[in-house]
Amino acid sequence: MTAAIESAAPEADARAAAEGDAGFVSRLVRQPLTVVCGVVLLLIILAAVLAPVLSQYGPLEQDLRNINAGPSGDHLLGTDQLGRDILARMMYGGRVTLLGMGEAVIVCTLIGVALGIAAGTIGGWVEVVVMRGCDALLAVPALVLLLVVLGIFGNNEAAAMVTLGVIMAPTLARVVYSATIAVREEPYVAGARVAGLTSAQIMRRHILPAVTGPALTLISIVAAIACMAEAGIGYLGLGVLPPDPTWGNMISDAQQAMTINPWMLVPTGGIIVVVALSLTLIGNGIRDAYMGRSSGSVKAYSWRALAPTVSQEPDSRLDDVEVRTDRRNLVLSVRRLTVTMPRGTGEVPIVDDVSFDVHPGEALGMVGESGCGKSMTISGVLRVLPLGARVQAASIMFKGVELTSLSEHELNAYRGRGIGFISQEPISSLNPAFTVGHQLAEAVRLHQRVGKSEGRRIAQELMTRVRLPDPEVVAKKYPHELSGGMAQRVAIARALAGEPELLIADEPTTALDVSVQAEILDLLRELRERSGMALILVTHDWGVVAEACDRAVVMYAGQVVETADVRPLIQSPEHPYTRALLRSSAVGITPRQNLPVIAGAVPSPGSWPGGCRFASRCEFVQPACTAAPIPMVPVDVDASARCILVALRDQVVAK
Ligand SMILES: Nc1ncnc2c1ncn2[C@@H]1O[C@H](COP(=O)(O)OP(=O)(O)OP(=O)(O)O)[C@@H](O)[C@H]1O
Repeated sequence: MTAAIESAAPEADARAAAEGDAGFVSRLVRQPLTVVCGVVLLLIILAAVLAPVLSQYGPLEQDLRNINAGPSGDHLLGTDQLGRDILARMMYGGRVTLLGMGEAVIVCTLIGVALGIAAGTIGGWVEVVVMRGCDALLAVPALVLLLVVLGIFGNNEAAAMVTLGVIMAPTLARVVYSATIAVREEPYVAGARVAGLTSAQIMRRHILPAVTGPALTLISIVAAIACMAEAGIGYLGLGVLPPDPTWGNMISDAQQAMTINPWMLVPTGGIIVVVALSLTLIGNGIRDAYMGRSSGSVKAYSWRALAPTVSQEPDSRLDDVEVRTDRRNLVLSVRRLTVTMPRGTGEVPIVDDVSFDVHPGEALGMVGESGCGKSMTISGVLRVLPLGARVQAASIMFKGVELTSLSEHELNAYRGRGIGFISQEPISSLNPAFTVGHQLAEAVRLHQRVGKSEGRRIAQELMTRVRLPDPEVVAKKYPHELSGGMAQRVAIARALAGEPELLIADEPTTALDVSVQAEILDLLRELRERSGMALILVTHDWGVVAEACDRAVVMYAGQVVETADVRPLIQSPEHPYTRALLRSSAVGITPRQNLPVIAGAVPSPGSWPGGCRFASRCEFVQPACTAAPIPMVPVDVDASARCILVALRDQVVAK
């Protein structure tokens, strides 16, 4: 079994790794600045390596008729005070400087990567010893150590650059260590372990790819520092001694001749600036490519465009019914909310023209299959979307305040304080580095502007309110020490810290077992009854809707397809999707009864059909269903459905 998994996994992983590498390299080469810097650097390295072949003059060769001369046809970059060709000396001198850089980079990479990965993967005492050792080495003054080494080894440049590599290694080790621990706890790494992959395979396929980007970025910066350090050593008259050239001792020569031949400083100083700058920009390019950005990609987003943006629809007039409804008395009123995400050269809508209301004290269920856009609707309201997302709405009104017209900073005053949020994975929303008590007290102090001891007292009160046993003991625990149910109670307590008037819970019970689910729903009901707060419950579970909600909004393929009070909705659903969804749920079935599934799948964003989006899965589909978009049709006061059958039936009844 393990063998089968192993033999299948390498193929898939190799393909993924190859695709990942191809993506990284193609993103890198699509950055014009990085490419230019790479080419410049390559030309400089080639010129240095091929100096004996390419250079017209030797590094020590003198032209005594041309002393301190400027650039000319014979000497492209002029000559120095002894009539030596500056270009030739730079080419030969580059060999020393670039070799020194190479030595420092190789030593730094070998030590830094090995230590970082060892500390990150082995853990335990190895982690402690390595990281404390790195801290100690970082405290050593690098320049003093270099001078000591040069003194001991008699101006041995190689020894100095190897020492520099050792001095820089702890910084790289820290970066590699951080990247390693970030992936070692990822579920896919645990999954690979369970699938029987060896530590070496996990290292090669999962750890190294995660570490490569950050490590390469830092290595290019180490190379830039090494270049400047080598030049500094040469400038101080240490390392390789004149008359042999290095870029550093050439700057020293240029400085001495500055009053007679100021030009000399330009090429000698310039080459170090060019190399150091190129390496730094290449480092930036590697970082961007690693993070999935490429300035030359089909669509380049500016930082401004990458942040979620919100705007009111150009035509934000509300229809008559909406104008007549006094929306300012509602807790939340959303009209024509659309959320788009960038894809390729354009954008795809993932939430489309969604409208709903939440009345004071009401519990609204938002229900639908996975991928229907429930979470994105909530994220659009709260404006906490992935980079590049765009939100457009006629109106998002919270207690009479138009949220679409608020800046990001102004909206922050409502996040947490007016509107609380709890997620499906409470543990991931808690910081693993701080105790539960600390995080709760921090939320209380942030939202209620109280002092430290008052914050701690209110935090204890909140823990009691959410029925956490032994609040004082729980307060001292770290998130990973909590069970799923306890973590969800802590997340609820934290959401209550801002005394919200609306609590949004995104699948709060999905990850919990049935008995804990019931306890959490019971807790939410009690909290709501006590404080009068409204609740939006995002779920795919009709049992949760039936038990905890007053009204429900059914979503399908980014749209609201039906909305009504829960009781009539469950007893006599109007939309065929609601009916099918209810039939496929466990609500009201008898034991051993088979649950019918809805054939087909939810169409994904970008491939929504023009007419009814449920048509391909609907047992009542008619030609008219696919002809044009279907509007929401009122079914009753406060109930409507997006189905042509409802409209047709109403017409028949009217006749
Ligand atoms: N970061 C993202 N970039 C692009 N598309 C996304 C992103 N996140 C979600 N989507 C897409 O948006 C659509 C709606 O996702 P959403 O998470 O809102 O669905 P959902 O109804 O909440 O489902 P679930 O219950 O599984 O969370 C899905 O098709 C999903 O693939």
